[in-house]
Amino acid sequence: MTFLALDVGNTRLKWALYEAPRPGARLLAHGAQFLENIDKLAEGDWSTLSPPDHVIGCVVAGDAVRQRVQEQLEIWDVTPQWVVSSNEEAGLVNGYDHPARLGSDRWVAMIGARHRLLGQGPARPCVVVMVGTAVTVEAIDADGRFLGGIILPGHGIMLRALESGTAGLHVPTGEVCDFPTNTSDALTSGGTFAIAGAVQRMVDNLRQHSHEEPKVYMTGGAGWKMAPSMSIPCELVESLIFDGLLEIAQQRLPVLKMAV
Ligand SMILES: Nc1ncnc2c1ncn2[C@@H]1O[C@H](COP(=O)(O)OP(=O)(O)OP(=O)(O)O)[C@@H](O)[C@H]1O
Ligand SMILES: CC(C)(CO)[C@@H](O)C(=O)NCCC(=O)O
Ligand SMILES: [K+]
Repeated sequence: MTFLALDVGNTRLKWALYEAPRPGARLLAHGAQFLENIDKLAEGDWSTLSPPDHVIGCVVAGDAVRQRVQEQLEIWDVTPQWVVSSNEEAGLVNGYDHPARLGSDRWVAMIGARHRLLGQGPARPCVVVMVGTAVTVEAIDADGRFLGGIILPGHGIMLRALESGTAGLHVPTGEVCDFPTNTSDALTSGGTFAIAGAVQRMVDNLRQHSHEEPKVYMTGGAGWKMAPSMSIPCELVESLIFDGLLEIAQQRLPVLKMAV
């Protein structure tokens, strides 16, 4: 009973094929493709995969992109399920004003994080940071309620905004340092500290709210670049969205759950 998990972001589509639709299942194959190249998945990366029995994904890139992904999935006899953020799923309660308007990638990553947290020890508040095209920082209380979160530009968007809005900021990528003394380092450190500072603030907010030290998880394509610059302990988990999709799959496919 193989399971294909899809994470369709604003820059790239990430996919992972698992042996079964349940947490901890063996990873059989995985990959990523920039959105401009996804129309070649069926004749490329996916052509040699054994056909998945189930497909569940999250898409934040819009209906046109989702349509293009569905066309690629037509090589198999499978109907994909797309996650829509709801009031409650897989043990997480959604505090958003309009739950369905919460980006499904955020929702799924939080489900992954919550289950990881519970697997690591007693329930406690947690902050989930996703560093992709955009950056999101979410707060979840010890009971598993999503209290709220923030959205800010990712590294790439911050840099492009500065480049297009100024005359003199076209420079190569620099290094992150405490006291930058050239334009490249100043821009790279500025973007990194903007994100690190936002995370720190959310951790402060949640600590104050819950009177307990929050656990911090970080994920997303640029998470590995961000993690070393964090001033607070933070666990980098590349697979948080896939982990969430596996939890959702297990809950949505109860027949399979009984068979395990
Ligand atoms: N090596 C790098 N140097 C500078 N910026 C980078 C680098 N790698 C990634 N980025 C930037 O980080 C951001 C996120 O990267 P990436 O596309 O890998 O994340 P993602 O999680 O796949 O995004 P999404 O899910 O939104 O599609 C992008 O804005 C990208 O420009
Ligand atoms: C914020 C992003 C772009 C992060 O990928 C995505 O989750 C999204 O488009 N969200 C919809 C708006 C919201 O979450 O409030
Ligand atoms: K994403």
